[in-house]
Amino acid sequence: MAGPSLVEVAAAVLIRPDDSFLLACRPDGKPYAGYWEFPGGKIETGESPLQALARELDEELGITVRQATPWLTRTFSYPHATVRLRFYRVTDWHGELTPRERQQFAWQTAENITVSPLLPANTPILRSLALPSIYAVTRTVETDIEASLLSIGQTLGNGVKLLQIRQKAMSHDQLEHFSRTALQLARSYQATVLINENIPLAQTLQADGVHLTAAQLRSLHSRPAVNWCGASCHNEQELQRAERLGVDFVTLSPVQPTLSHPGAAALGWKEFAALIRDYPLPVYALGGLLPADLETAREYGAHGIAMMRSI
Ligand SMILES: Nc1nc2c([nH]c(=O)n2[C@@H]2O[C@H](COP(=O)(O)OP(=O)(O)OP(=O)(O)O)[C@@H](O)[C@H]2O)c(=O)[nH]1
Repeated sequence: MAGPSLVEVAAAVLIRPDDSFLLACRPDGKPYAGYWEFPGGKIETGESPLQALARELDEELGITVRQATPWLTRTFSYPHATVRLRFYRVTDWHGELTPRERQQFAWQTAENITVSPLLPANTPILRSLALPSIYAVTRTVETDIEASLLSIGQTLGNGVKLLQIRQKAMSHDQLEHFSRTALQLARSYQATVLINENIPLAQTLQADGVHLTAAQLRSLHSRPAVNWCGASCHNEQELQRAERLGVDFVTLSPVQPTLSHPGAAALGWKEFAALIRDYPLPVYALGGLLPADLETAREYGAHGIAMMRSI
């Protein structure tokens, strides 16, 4: 991909504790003036992406970065150039935001973007920002429907907003009944529900989406027609397939040794980070993790963590 005309860019998603993030309007005199973007700019020769990010945030907004973690890398071709945007989540900074280039800025939420137009490369980025930090996955071996629903209710009650129904041991009828009830429950918490593997069931029940298995990544030729589509990945090849299929996010596992997949070799955090270094989609780290591992996962480039135990 890297060619002579590739422009390397570092961009900051400044995030406040309520999950709102900052967009800035490109000032007059720049290409695409008047378009809204994440603060940032071109990486200069000899700079690391993080150094460029710190310099741009100082130059554009007068702030000093205190905490930034790598997030997504998106390559996009404009008529004038191809840009590779390295996005960072910036969650702590020092100083008052000051529009040093006299640019306008606005705090926005993924559910309600009120400014326009946005730079064309950024549309999928905003969709990714709507994904929560924790992805709960139901326990696969559980066949006791009441016990499973109770556990889902607790998980939703604890604030989890993204749930995958993954019940491998249920019969078709049991799974349909279970999924229908779990969906109703999730609706009352405004949570998003994806059904593992079973695309027709997800469509029949009007679930929010489907979570594809690694085997489906090999066999499917097009993205299922659902609102949200996740996929399970374990290596570089599967990550590439998921990207080509156009899914919205992936899980990458197992990061740590896990009881649910006892034979599988764990990736460890370094390998996890290396696999997703230039990846354009949000990645949930999965395998032997607890909510307390979220910060670590983010330092290694994860969007969030996925968990198969109750939360
Ligand atoms: N900062 C930033 N740039 C983006 C975003 N999305 C996106 O496509 N870009 C593109 O990435 C490139 C960044 O260049 P820039 O013009 O902001 O860089 P800069 O601040 O170093 O500007 P300068 O070289 O004109 O002084 C532009 O082609 C811009 O269109 C985004 O969200 N933030």
